[in-house]
Amino acid sequence: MTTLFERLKEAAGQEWLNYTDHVFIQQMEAGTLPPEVFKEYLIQDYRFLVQFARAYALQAYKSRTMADIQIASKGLADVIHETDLHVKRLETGWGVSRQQIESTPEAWTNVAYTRFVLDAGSSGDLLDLVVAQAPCAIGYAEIGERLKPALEANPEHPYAEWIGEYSADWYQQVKVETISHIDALAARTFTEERFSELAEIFTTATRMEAQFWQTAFDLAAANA
Ligand SMILES: Cc1ncc(CO)c(N)n1
Repeated sequence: MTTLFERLKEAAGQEWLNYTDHVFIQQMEAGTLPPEVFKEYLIQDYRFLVQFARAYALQAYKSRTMADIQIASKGLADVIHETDLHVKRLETGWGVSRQQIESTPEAWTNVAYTRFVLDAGSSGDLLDLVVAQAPCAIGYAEIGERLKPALEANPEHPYAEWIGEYSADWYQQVKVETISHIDALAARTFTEERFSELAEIFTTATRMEAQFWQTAFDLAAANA
């Protein structure tokens, strides 16, 4: 059976590729991504994950069952784990402290993306919110899977840690869980009339994921 996620991804069309096959990903795969670009990405991503943790907290608030609260709670815990890895990497790689990360201005594209997700959840129901968050978790798992062969071919790959994180079993599991969560919620509240609205939420979040990579290049160029 086609999952609702597959339908949403198909509706996003080229935008999904613009995100998962962005030049940032191509350069990361080739190991040619400039370290300054990666650094700007990590700093913004930490700021992103703060808001994304709030989105999982909002999932819990929008839940009516303990099972849904448990899923939200696990998502929240996974995000905290991810931010710890970012902080460690920024500290050891560039001597950037958590305090410095937190005092770096949030890129406006980052503001747009995260507040869009939170608004989709505030104005909508749990399905709207999980769909708004789906490009994030599922897209990174797809990217991790795609870059895994580059890591296997070269264990000394400059982005080995990042690729290892998102290609790891635990992260691939996040993808599987998110897809089935969407379907479980859809079984309760999805009607065909809702599809175009959900597709718009999904595609908008996907567009902003692509822009997130671009922002890292823009910030590195501005700082050069
Ligand atoms: C921008 C962005 N999207 C998705 C993920 C995956 O959690 C992340 N860390 N950052």
